[in-house]
Amino acid sequence: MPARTQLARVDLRGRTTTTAELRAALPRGGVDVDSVLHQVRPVVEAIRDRGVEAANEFSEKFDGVAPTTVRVPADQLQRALDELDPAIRAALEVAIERTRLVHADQRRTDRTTQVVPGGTVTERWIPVARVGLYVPGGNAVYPSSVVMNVVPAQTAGVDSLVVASPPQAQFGGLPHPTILAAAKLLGVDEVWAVGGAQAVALLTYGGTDTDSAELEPVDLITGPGNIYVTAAKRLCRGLVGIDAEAGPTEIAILADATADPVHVAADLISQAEHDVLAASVLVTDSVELADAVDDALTAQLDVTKHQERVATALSGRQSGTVLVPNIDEGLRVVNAYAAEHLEIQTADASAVAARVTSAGAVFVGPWSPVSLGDYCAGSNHVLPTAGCARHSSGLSVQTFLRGIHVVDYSEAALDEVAGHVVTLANAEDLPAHGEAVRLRFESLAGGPRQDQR
Ligand SMILES: NC(=O)c1ccc[n+]([C@@H]2O[C@H](COP(=O)([O-])OP(=O)(O)OC[C@H]3O[C@@H](n4cnc5c(N)ncnc54)[C@H](O)[C@@H]3O)[C@@H](O)[C@H]2O)c1
Ligand SMILES: N[C@H](CO)Cc1c[nH]c[nH+]1
Ligand SMILES: [Zn+2]
Repeated sequence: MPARTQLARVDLRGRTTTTAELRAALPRGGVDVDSVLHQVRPVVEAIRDRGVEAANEFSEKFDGVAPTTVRVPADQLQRALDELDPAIRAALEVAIERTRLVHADQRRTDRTTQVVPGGTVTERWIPVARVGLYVPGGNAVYPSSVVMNVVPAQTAGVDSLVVASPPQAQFGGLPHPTILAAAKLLGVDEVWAVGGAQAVALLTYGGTDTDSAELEPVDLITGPGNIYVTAAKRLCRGLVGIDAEAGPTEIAILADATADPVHVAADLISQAEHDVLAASVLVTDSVELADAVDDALTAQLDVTKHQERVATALSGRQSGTVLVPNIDEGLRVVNAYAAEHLEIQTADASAVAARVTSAGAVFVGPWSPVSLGDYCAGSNHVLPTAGCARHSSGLSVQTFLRGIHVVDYSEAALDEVAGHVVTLANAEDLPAHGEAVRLRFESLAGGPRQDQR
């Protein structure tokens, strides 16, 4: 008889809470990125100062192997694709096709707004020139994350992209062959064998490979990763662009008595499988469901493959069950929590889902589990964690684009608004701003104008 698994409970019934109290009461806090910054800073600094030499030392230390060259040779990419299991290739092709379909619809078009006759502002969307796409490779193999990074970058029109993924000792210092095959399948020809914080730093600073080839730095780094990857992204932000922090996985499930506890437990375990720091949170107004989910967790944990990792994640302070008086209050809880993934398993799930305002992605009803979104829904699985969904979005085509305003006014259109520009410049005690406008009309008129400018 396996030991009973019981998610720690937070009982919010009969308690009124402010948003701040609510956030403090919710089970989160397993991922304290700041607490590893002191470990990651020396890694970033060493790579800034010594490039590939330092990166390979950290690969040796953390991955147990350093690659022969950081850049994976072209023939290895082709070989990995040639030798890819046909079933995996077929599944990847479906994932790629659906992800492309959804992301093609995200592409913004340039728009010109006519502000006044002769005065326009055009917003142009320009892809980032060179991007680094991180694909994790510690506890699991993530070809799906190759798809989720590469498809939006390609759809945005990014010219130069490099995938970085940890070197694997059992593959002679190359990333896992399925990662290489997925990259090749997507038409990517630059893959670096480097992982963790050292990958983020090398992408930021670039370097010279062991065969003297240049590893060009990137302008933007995206992709999920563990706490070290997330900490390195935090340290390098500014020097390079960074997507939202997509750290250790989270699932929250808002469920009522109509939910199937076996499905709820399976979904909680599915995401706990990623990392000992992963968070699995059930929010429910039904004590009976909470008890039944604990029973189902106990049974399923007994047979799940990564039992130890899952059990550690479920018993961490980041996981638990939150009891609420009703689904309205449950919505308040999940909106305050802003989970990476939020499943709605209630009666009238669509109506409840429509009231969600904060989550990386929402999965509606019993037939839309997070695992579907991880691979084949067409949605992106690189999503903000640790509450970042309150202010950030998941990876999208937009992540890889920059909007540039192009201002184009005629003489008459400038003249028409010049007085207001001068007034505002003076109000801000920045009179030279006003002068830059006034002088234009002064020289045209052959002398100072007599109006208020
Ligand atoms: N939020 C998302 O969108 C999303 C998507 C997929 C996966 N994930 C998460 O990504 C993570 C993947 O983690 P993983 O560990 O399997 O792979 P990973 O590639 O993120 O991390 C493994 C790397 O960490 C490095 N490392 C280990 N200790 C280090 C240290 N002290 N300093 C610097 N680097 C160190 C190793 O070199 C190794 O290459 C999980 O937490 C998973 O939940 C998140
Ligand atoms: N659930 C992860 C996002 O947190 C994505 C993933 C990839 N493979 C399996 N799952
Ligand atoms: Zn997953």
